[in-house]
Amino acid sequence: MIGFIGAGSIGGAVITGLVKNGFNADEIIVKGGHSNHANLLGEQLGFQVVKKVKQLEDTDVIFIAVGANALDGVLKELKEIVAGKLIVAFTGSATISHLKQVLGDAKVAHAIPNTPVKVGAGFTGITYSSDFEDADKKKIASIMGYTGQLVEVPENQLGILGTVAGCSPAFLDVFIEALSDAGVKHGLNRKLAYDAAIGMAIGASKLAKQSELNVSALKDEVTSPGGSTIRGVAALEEYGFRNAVIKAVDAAEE
Ligand SMILES: NC(=O)C1=CN([C@@H]2O[C@H](COP(=O)(O)OP(=O)(O)OC[C@H]3O[C@@H](n4cnc5c(N)ncnc54)[C@H](O)[C@@H]3O)[C@@H](O)[C@H]2O)C=CC1
Ligand SMILES: O=C(O)[C@@H]1CCC=N1
Repeated sequence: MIGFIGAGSIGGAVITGLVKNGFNADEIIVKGGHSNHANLLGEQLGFQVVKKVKQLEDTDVIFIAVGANALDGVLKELKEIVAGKLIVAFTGSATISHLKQVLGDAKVAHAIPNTPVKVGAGFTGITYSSDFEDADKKKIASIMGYTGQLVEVPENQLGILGTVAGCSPAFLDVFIEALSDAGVKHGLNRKLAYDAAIGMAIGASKLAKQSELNVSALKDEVTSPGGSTIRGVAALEEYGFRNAVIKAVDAAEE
């Protein structure tokens, strides 16, 4: 059995990704907060929803998906039932040393998933406490594998990985929205503009993943000499697109 504490944006996305991709909903217990998210999602997906952290006693892995302000309260309650469990916190501000300090001997991990976990196409960075054994890591990997890729990194890289993969779905959504706005400005209807922008983002990402060329060379393949694309690329540079992306990551990191 696995447990979740919190089923908001990221908790809900991971649970959805698990169940939609074949993880048995009967094996999931969720302790929700004051919002009705956990109950609503439980009705849709068929997992059990409980009111107290203590009711997660029979689980062997617990994912914490509450915000920073709720973390310490949750850890305090968790301490009573934590023996022998693996604890994975998604809370951005959690650190291994803080989790260890509060939970004592429990094996703890800090992970930053991204919202594409919801459709099994996530990219999650994870750092484990030093007492995690290979079998423990395998157990976490076998669960998170339903939601996409899981990559172990040292704790000092988790933040930036979490920004590049975890915050950036929002950055890409802004790009897709802006691209579709431009399509509408030039006469496309909104649905077609979104279909084109989203279809392009999926296709270009798939090509970047599968091609032996790096993205710079893939860009070169699109930019015909004297053509329209290179003029667009030049305009992106003129208006600081590359720098805006780097600054967005800087801002998120701060
Ligand atoms: N949204 C995202 O894409 C990602 C978020 N994170 C991190 O995950 C944490 C949560 O973020 P979101 O899911 O976006 O926030 P959210 O506000 O959508 O979800 C938090 C959920 O926790 C519930 N909650 C609060 N106190 C609780 C308690 N005592 N017991 C059980 N549930 C409780 C709330 O009702 C809410 O549904 C943040 O620290 C964030 O930095 C990490 C990776 C990605
Ligand atoms: O905005 C946030 O705090 C979280 C961290 C990664 C994605 N969303």
